[in-house]
Amino acid sequence: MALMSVEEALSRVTQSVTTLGIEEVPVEQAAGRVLAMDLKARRSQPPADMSAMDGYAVRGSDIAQTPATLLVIGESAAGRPFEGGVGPGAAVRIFTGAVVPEGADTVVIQENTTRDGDRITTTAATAALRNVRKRGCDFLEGASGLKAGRRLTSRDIMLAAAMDHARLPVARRPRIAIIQTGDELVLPGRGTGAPGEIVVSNAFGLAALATRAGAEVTDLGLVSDDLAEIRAAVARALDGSFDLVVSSGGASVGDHDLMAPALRAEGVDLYVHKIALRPGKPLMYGSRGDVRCLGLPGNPVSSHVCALLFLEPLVRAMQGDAAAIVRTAPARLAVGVPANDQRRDFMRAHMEHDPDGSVRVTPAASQDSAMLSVLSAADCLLVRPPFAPAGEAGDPCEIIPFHD
Ligand SMILES: Nc1nc2c(c(=O)[nH]1)N[C@H]1C(S)=C(S)[C@@H](COP(=O)(O)OP(=O)(O)OC[C@H]3O[C@@H](n4cnc5c(N)ncnc54)[C@H](O)[C@@H]3O)O[C@H]1N2
Ligand code: MOO
Repeated sequence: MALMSVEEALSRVTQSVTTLGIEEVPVEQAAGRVLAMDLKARRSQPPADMSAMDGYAVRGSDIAQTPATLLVIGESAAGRPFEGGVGPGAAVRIFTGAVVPEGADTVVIQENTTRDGDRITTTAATAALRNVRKRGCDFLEGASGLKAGRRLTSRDIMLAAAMDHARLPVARRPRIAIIQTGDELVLPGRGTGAPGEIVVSNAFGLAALATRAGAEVTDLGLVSDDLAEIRAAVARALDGSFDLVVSSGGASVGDHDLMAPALRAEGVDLYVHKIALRPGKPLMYGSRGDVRCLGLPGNPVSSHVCALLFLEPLVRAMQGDAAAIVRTAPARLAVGVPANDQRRDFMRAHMEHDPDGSVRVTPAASQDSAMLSVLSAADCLLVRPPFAPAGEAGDPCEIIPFHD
């Protein structure tokens, strides 16, 4: 059976996505969420011309010569502006963050003055207009500060707060259900040590990735390799409580690989299945109504690599995240690699940073899709396109760095 290209699979997944609703959250809870509407500044920052230093507000033309002696007529502190104006020959004592009084346009730092009673004398030259932050130099009222589709950083929420937004419109978090299938599976700490037992790991990685991408994750637990049981679990996951159902295991062609038949029997239209991808050939994806279903292979490394390539971008796209695609970065091979076959290969690898800023990458000796020790030790994936010829040390290549 012909395998679907990774690009085609990603395009079908992306095209299937519709964004979820909008909700408002307090600005202090908005970091990591995706902004759902453009955010305009509700006031100008700074709201008036402000002093950037502690010193004296003066008229620049009065201090063109050094020394210059001026009369101190009042004080302007942060939050307590001087009410009057500054005429020729006058100065106002001013502090950082205070409004520069009418008439003044320059602040002389106090280190460049001597004071005698209510008179100051400048001791060094200060260029006119120095040490004043002009009204609106950061942003003006009505300016579009943050665009819809932006995943809000810790820095963005500072800007949003400064623009006077106490609550922000963000995309609703996708609700995700995880189902793990396999008669052999036991939870960590719950096994008997029988030879066929495997301690589950997949859901932990999937939940961590999906949560990081903004999802609310519910683990629906372990399901045995029985069509009726898998169908019941799928039906429960499709009951309207979730936006996306993620399954792990039972994706391949063996007698006990029942995920595709179960999904289809529950009315899911699978329009992606069997990809030219390593690891992750049996990956499947489809939908029933508004609910999306992503069927991942059971092999732990396959499950995780597929989640990096498909689940994380999907969760981001469902929130309208403008940067939802997986980005590769350029690197160079540190060692030779063999020619590739028809499957796009995502090899577990380790990167080293050269002093010139370039990155050299070495694939792990074992690429077994069951080996979590190798996955955990890796810090990136080396991407090998379908039918890539053998590569030599120094050849350019593409990598996907891990972000945790
Ligand atoms: N004849 C063929 N056999 C296989 C093919 C094929 O094309 N023809 N594809 C292989 C590929 S590629 C993959 S990947 C696997 C995927 O198989 P399944 O999705 O059916 O995975 P399972 O059989 O359920 O499990 C595989 C492996 O992973 C362990 N596992 C399963 N779930 C978990 C979990 N939640 N946590 C940790 N480990 C898990 C399971 O015990 C098995 O050892 O199929 C190949 N076969
Ligand atoms: O594609 Mo499977 O994921 O090679 O092990």
